[in-house]
Amino acid sequence: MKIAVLPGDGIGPEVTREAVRVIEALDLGIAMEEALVGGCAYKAKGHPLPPETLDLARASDAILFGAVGDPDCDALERHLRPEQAILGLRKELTLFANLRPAKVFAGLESHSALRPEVAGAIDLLIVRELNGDVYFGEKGFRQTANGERQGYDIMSYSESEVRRIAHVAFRAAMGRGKRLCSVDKANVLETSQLWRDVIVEVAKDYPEVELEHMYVDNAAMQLVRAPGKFDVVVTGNLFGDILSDQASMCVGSIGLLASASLGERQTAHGTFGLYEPIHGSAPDIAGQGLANPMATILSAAMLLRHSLGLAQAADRIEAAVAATLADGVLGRDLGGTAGTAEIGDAVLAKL
Ligand SMILES: NC(=O)C1=CN([C@@H]2O[C@H](COP(=O)(O)OP(=O)(O)OC[C@H]3O[C@@H](n4cnc5c(N)ncnc54)[C@H](O)[C@@H]3O)[C@@H](O)[C@H]2O)C=CC1
Ligand SMILES: CC(C)CC(=O)C(=O)O
Ligand SMILES: [Mg+2]
Repeated sequence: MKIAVLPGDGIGPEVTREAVRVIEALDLGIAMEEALVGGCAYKAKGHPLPPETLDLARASDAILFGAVGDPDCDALERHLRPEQAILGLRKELTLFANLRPAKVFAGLESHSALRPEVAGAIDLLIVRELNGDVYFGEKGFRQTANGERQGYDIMSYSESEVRRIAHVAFRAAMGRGKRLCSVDKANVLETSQLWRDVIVEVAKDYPEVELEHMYVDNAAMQLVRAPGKFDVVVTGNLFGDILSDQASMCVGSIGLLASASLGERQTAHGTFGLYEPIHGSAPDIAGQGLANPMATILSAAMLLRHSLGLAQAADRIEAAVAATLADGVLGRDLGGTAGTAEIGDAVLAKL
């Protein structure tokens, strides 16, 4: 069993280090190999996703990813920017299904941005499509007839792209509360109308799942008003990106939300995938030991469960995280004082 470890930029290496320590402590006989990705890869090798990094990812059973993004690189041409590395990995490896679970940890109800009784009910899963939408459409700058500069990004989904993510979401709903909310903007966008039509077609294969459609603006509101009403949410790349950051603050902090990005490729141990916190490289706190590593540690647990078939080890990590939080070991993002390594130490002690 082999994991490609891609720490990336900013707080990426800080949070990834703690997740690697947790995996090592479990002594599972997993080989781990590191490679450069993002801004640091651009600076060292001239490209945010060097071929050797992609080769390592392909040759591994799973990828543990930190974060990419570096303000020094924001003026580079689009294809050389650090963010292209994570977009490239998702696309090149056909990792189209992004699972972002959001659940309030016992004892953290009062740390949510919402009232404790509202937050306490949150237990939802966002299934975000990851290979299509406006992120991957034709884009560029052009001049209008009157000489103005215009930027454009084409939003589109093909029916096969919607169908495959719909099946992932319906299957996830079957394994949970059998309720699925599909989020779109079909009142305005043709891309969303097709999305909705295909979701309705796929629903026929899952008669036990209660399907609801919701416009994304309403969904953003309902996520704050009554987040406990959601079970599984399925949505496109852009809406899922935004709603999952919002969900993180309903739970308490963006430093708590993990994710798995999966495709169809099976290895000898499970489903090949990439695992990362939902947050970015947080340049505002990078290098200060302030980042909360829980999202990355929980991503490592998802990796063990989905890609390596090590469900018991995953359960151990998740229980250790829950116990650490219940003990009140909290980073600054949750109103506490614990630093990145201190949080990692506390999780190790609870394993
Ligand atoms: N998958 C990825 O690699 C992603 C990369 N990015 C990139 O990251 C860079 C920064 O983007 P932002 O919009 O600032 O989003 P961000 O998620 O990096 O940070 C947003 C805010 O949350 C805080 N934060 C994030 N993670 C935290 C953690 N683990 N513990 C405590 N506080 C945390 C940050 O300090 C900041 O105030 C950009 O270059 C962006 O493109 C953004 C999102 C995802
Ligand atoms: C940096 C972006 C490419 C992606 C993002 O914000 C995310 O996947 O959450
Ligand atoms: Mg995001």
